Amino acid sequence: MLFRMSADIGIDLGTATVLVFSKNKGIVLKEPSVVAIDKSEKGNDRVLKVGEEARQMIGRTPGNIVAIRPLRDGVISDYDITEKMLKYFINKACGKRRWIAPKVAICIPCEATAVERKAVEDAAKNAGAKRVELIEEPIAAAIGAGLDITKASGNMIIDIGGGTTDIAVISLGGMVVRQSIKVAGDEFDETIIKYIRKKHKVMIGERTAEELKIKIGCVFNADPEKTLEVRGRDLLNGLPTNIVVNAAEMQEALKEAVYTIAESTHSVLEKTPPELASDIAEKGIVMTGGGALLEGLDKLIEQYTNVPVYVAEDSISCVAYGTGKVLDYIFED
Ligand SMILES: Nc1ncnc2c1ncn2[C@@H]1O[C@H](COP(=O)(O)OP(=O)(O)OP(=O)(O)O)[C@@H](O)[C@H]1O
Repeated sequence: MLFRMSADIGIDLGTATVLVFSKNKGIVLKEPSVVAIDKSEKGNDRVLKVGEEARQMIGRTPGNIVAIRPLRDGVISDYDITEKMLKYFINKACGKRRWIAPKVAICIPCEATAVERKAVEDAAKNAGAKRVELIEEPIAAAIGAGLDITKASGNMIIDIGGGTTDIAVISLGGMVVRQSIKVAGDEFDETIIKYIRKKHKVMIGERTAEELKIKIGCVFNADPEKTLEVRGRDLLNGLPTNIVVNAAEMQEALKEAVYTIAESTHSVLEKTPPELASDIAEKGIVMTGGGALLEGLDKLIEQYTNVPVYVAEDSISCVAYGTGKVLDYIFED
């Protein structure tokens, strides 16, 4: 007897990370959204590495090789490379079951345009998906965080990824108020680079900025005793140099970006109908995504909005879990 194994998968196609959820197995893949391309043959770009191995190459490639992040601000910026990356991840996630074309549920930012949605759908189909369904990130994040969004009751989600922060109030399975802003993890890294260049006259790379953010980044009551030594290029003499950066400097560097998120949250709350706002005041706001792990961000938003804020468990994986949880529902034949 031949058993037809389900090959349905949910994909969190993120600016920073791609996660794949496979039915019955859970999360089977989690890799950076990076592709290394060999450009030595004109008109015939060759994919060298995808995911973690490609990420290791960022800022370290010779002239003919480029490490590309094909998504920017939560949407596709390089269509061909995104398609190749998706094909690689789908094959890797489906493994030996690859002979069955998978049905794929894939996430998009809540304010993605029709063109941006179509690009994601086409890329997934060309990468080998039999059917593609798009799910808005805040909905998937809320489901993945374990919120019951089916009832007539307000739930508020702030999903802070690499490229976008999606803020939404959800009730009866739909978004009542929403806002997507292009201020998230990548922007935090860029502001850290700018701050270090101005304050220390040292140029640091993207990966070093991310390391500072993750290890000592703090945006509320930062401890100046918490420090990290990093390496960069001295802008005055052009030579490599080491500098010691403290958490209070991180708070200063990140101030503007995090206040933009707090302000947007405030404005979504202002637009929320009073009954739902009162549910949210009682239940609190839930933060998901990798950016939600920035130390003190929950406290800062709590102080700004006067509503309790909680960081979801395994916040980076919430969108992928949510996508996985709705697979049965959206692909019911
Ligand atoms: N402990 C941490 N503290 C602060 N930031 C973190 C931490 N861990 C991860 N991040 C940041 O989270 C971001 C990635 O989050 P996530 O994987 O949720 O984004 P994404 O889904 O790829 O992006 P998007 O949803 O915008 O397309 C990166 O900017 C990363 O630096």
